[in-house]
Amino acid sequence: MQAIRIRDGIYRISANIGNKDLFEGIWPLPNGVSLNSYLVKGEKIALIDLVKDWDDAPGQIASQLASVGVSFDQIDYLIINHMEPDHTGWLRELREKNPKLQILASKKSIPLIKNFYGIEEGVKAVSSGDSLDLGDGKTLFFEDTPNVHWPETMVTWERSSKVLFSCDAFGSFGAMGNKAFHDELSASEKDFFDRETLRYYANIVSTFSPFVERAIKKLENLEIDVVAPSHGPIWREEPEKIVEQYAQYASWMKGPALPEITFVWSSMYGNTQRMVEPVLEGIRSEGVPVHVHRVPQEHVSFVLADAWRSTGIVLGMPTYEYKMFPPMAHVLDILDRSHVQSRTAFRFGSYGWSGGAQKQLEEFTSSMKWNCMEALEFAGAPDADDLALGRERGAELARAVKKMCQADK
Ligand SMILES: Cc1cc2nc3c(=O)[nH]c(=O)nc-3n(C[C@H](O)[C@H](O)[C@H](O)COP(=O)(O)O)c2cc1C
Repeated sequence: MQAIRIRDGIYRISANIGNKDLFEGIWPLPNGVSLNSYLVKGEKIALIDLVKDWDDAPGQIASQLASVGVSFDQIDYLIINHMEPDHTGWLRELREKNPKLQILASKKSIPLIKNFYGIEEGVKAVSSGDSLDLGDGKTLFFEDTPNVHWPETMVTWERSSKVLFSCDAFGSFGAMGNKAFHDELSASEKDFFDRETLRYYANIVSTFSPFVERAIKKLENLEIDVVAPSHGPIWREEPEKIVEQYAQYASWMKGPALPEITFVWSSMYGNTQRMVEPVLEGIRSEGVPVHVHRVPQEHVSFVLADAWRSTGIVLGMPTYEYKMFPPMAHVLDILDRSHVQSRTAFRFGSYGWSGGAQKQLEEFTSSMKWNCMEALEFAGAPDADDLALGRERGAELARAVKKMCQADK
């Protein structure tokens, strides 16, 4: 693959990563992911963000650098926007190939560079407002954007081209293949990246939503013609779209989100399962879109993405060893860690003799500030009255969700 020109002297250098590994060791990548680095050529040469040794990413970027006549030992500066190893894992090897390489990173990155890679020499801390003149009209400016996604995160902006190198902010899952720009994607590819951008946000960034809002506020002072993130498409037409999209995602942390419901359920022997259809019927009778996931058959990554966008949550869960059924407990733990707050929720589920899931669930839902309807629990199999009540509760939840979203307009 060739380096792709963004503006004169500015290129995307990107590695396509396949689908066999989990991102951060947790999140599935059914359609891969891209690791985007950027080359800025003035009289001096800067590389912004690196890769780790993953699916031959170093080889992929070496050949793209070669396509614009640059080898690793010709790079003067490496700008590290973010220390996470997907962007820095190959740092020691790059330094060995290019001992004179100067590394620029935020102040908080400096101890991390030492701790992760044992590198102390040739490292310079930069902070908001600092700049680096590369000559030939190219100047890089740095802006700290703490906690988007780690505390040391910053973004880099090139003044002449107004390109923002935003690292994890405004990124997406999904490998880009030979394409670089959002405006090059077909309608179906745009839909796909819409979904993958939300899943990436929910899985990776959601916990830090208040910091995303702060960073977006800070970036209002910059003129931005192109948003160039470290994963996924580059936005050169209507770059404000992806910023608005991220602002909307961040606003969903405390709800209400969209007038939709995420319905997640689990069952060992089919008793809880018998309540799934009636509750779904009730929801659908009110015309509210519903995203259904059965766990552990489906990965929590997809549940979290849908829960992030949904104002309503349904939990179908039996009692297991006096507590919540473990696959559902895992879902709730992930929703809690990601701060999926202030949702309107309804739980149903079966128990054998004493129950216990509900008590434990209430500890979660109160810490997550969820507004919960009365739970529908039944011993063993649900009877006809239970099933009718389930349908009613589904419709009631759907009405509550519509009302909340209406009130929020
Ligand atoms: C390993 C195991 C542990 C269970 N622990 C409890 C329990 O602590 N309290 C309870 O009331 N029922 C308990 N049950 C009974 C289930 O909650 C009950 O069978 C229920 O109907 C299962 O729902 P399901 O068919 O949707 O899986 C347990 C069942 C199993 C298999």
